[in-house]
Amino acid sequence: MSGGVVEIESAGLRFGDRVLWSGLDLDVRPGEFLAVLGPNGSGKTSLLRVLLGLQSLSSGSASIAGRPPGRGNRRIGYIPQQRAMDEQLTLRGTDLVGLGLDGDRWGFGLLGAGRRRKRIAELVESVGAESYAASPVGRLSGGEQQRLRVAQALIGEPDVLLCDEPLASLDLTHQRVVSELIDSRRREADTAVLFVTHEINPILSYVDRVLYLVNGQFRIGTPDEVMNSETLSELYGTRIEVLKVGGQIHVAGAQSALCEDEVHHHVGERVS
Ligand SMILES: Nc1ncnc2c1ncn2[C@@H]1O[C@H](COP(=O)(O)OP(=O)(O)OP(=O)(O)O)[C@@H](O)[C@H]1O
Repeated sequence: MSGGVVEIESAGLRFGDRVLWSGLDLDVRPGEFLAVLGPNGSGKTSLLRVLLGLQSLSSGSASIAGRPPGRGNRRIGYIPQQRAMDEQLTLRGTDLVGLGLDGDRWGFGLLGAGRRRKRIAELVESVGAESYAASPVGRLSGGEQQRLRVAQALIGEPDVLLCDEPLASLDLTHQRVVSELIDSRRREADTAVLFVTHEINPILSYVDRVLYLVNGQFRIGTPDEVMNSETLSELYGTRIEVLKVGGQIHVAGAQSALCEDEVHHHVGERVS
């Protein structure tokens, strides 16, 4: 293994008897855009938690931005899976974005006050949040909060960006704004992106490789290598049809391969 900003070797994660994945080898290069797909409960978020140092591997090893996973690595940006913020939260949007500059250790900014304000304003503008960034975040809509979280993750100029369904709750326009922003960060600064999603289509043109997790199994490859009927049928253990229409990928049959409580993320035209 060499040159990866994320290096995962022979990694396994299990909870009790349940193996989420095992034998995972993955090297993510600087500037690479990796989509992490798979049904509910396949271990996508757990993989990010391992890289954040919040979850230990059951076997194997991982390193990120040159260090073992652990707290306080400012080279990592993280966009968490969306949870609504407390309505009573009076923190303003700009303060939330600024937290991305402070790290979680020192409690004061890494930049002087003027540069700090300017940098926050740039990021707020980049996610189109100028009109509400001065408001208390608890009063904002889910999508507005989400755009501020993206700005917060990017402001520290991370080498690796871990994104957990960052487009959920965004309308189509802002899905595009946010995915283009993430894509330009990795093009301009060689930031590696690990992007957990149920929907590959909004990011398909950016994706270099896909990691697809299902029931303890996985495949890694380019979208064409992974998102085809043969590979997904093998992975799900049943017949899956993958249709490519108008530059989009539609997966049919994955619903019936999953148990009831996993179905809700797979209805309609959704991909995983
Ligand atoms: N600390 C833990 N102890 C026991 N089980 C856990 C723990 N953390 C996660 N799990 C289980 O591992 C499985 C994978 O969870 P994870 O959140 O990684 O899935 P996911 O692929 O991100 O799913 P979703 O698409 O629903 O977000 C789930 O069944 C979850 O309940």
